Amino acid sequence: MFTLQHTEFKEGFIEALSKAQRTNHDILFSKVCEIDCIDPLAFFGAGKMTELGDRFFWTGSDNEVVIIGVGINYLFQSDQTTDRFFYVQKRWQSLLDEAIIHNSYSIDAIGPTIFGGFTFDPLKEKTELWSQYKHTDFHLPQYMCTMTGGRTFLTTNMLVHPNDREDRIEDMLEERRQLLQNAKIFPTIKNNKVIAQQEVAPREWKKAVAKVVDEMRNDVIQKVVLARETRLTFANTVQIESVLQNLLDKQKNSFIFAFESGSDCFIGATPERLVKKQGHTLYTTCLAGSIKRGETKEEDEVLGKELLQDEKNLQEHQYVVDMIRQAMEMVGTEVDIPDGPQLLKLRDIQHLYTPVIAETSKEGSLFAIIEKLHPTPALGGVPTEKAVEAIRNLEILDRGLYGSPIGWLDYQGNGDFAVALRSGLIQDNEASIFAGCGIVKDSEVESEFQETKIKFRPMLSALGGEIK
Ligand SMILES: C=C(O[C@H]1C=CC=C(C(=O)O)[C@@H]1O)C(=O)O
Ligand SMILES: [Mg+2]
Repeated sequence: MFTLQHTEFKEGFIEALSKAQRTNHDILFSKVCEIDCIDPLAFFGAGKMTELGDRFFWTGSDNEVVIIGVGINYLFQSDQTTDRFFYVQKRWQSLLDEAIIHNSYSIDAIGPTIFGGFTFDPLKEKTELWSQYKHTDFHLPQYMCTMTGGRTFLTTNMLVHPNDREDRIEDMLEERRQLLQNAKIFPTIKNNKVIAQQEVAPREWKKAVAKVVDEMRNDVIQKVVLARETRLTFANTVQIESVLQNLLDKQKNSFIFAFESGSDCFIGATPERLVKKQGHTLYTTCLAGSIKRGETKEEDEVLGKELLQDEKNLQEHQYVVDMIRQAMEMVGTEVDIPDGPQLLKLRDIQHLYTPVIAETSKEGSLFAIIEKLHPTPALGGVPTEKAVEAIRNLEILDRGLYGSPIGWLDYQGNGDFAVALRSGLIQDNEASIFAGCGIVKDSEVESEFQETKIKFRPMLSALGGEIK
């Protein structure tokens, strides 16, 4: 088996090498193999042990697919502020146009797949906090493990240069063997110890909320989502595997992601899908309107019912439904939206939730759809541009990738993007975590403030912070 695979790898590499020499530019060679089942965290840990560089981790909200990428084969990065969705789509497509792909399975999220995101607002001045990430930041990994439908696949990507030596493939095969060997070892999980925790500028945030509510009387802006930050310091470098393990254990119904860039890691467990494309079908969700979980089953049900009938929360939610309907009608047909929201119950909070399904032409790129959807009023506001401008001017926080589209796109055009909420940026022995909430004309400052406190909880508990 190994020898046969060896021969197949060599043949593919030689094919790519001669194409690279003929065309005089780099050619992507990608090969998919089905492998024995591996623990996702063990594969993630093996990426570090094998010293391959930046990693990413992704699980869909119902665990339908787990993807872990290690090492970088190709970067799609840019700080340009316009046309960023088109920019990455164009560069990705031109790499794929000439790629040599050996994949005998017709399954999503295997073969060449990029992972990454777009910052929330490229016009917001970038601070030191997000210096490791670009406004457009996507990685094509060297090795990618995909767990789907009870099967496990390993995609190996190699960018072949015209002047590569023929024996380069031997080095890669040895590295790949080492990686799979290391993936048999489950990482030793250590608890991260918090030594300081501080909310950043809470009073200023409250003032901004009051200001926005006041301005809403003029009826120019109907909704603005305002977010804030809590900063944590740890006794040691934060162990990412430990944070992921906690999120996987505790945050069900969530997309769990980690996206490393140099020494930093953006990580979270978000309940909100921005858009998934599978063949011709698009799936998106409207998620806005929140209430805490009850202490008992009875109290929880009462709170849920209260949320389903609360005018202010229903309004907050409806803005999202209206905007998503409009965006989906532009890119799709047969847009299916239920009449009213249902409840989505998470460990720490419950939300109003409306799932949306639509059909689209296979050719429509996922990035073009993301461009239409981002930011939805679940993170931006209504009207979009005015709300984003208000956020840019009023928020002290540099959102970076918080609230932004994060996810993956495979070479067949299928992909899944979440809205990066309930998230944090880990930087060695420090972390920033983020939470915001939708401000509408009936918002009360103190209760919105309490809502952000609840929204900090998933990351606080995953990091070992104090829940206040
Ligand atoms: C902005 C956040 O949540 C959004 C998503 C769901 C409910 C929300 C709300 O009720 O305000 C927010 O729009 C956050 O978690 O940081
Ligand atoms: Mg809210």
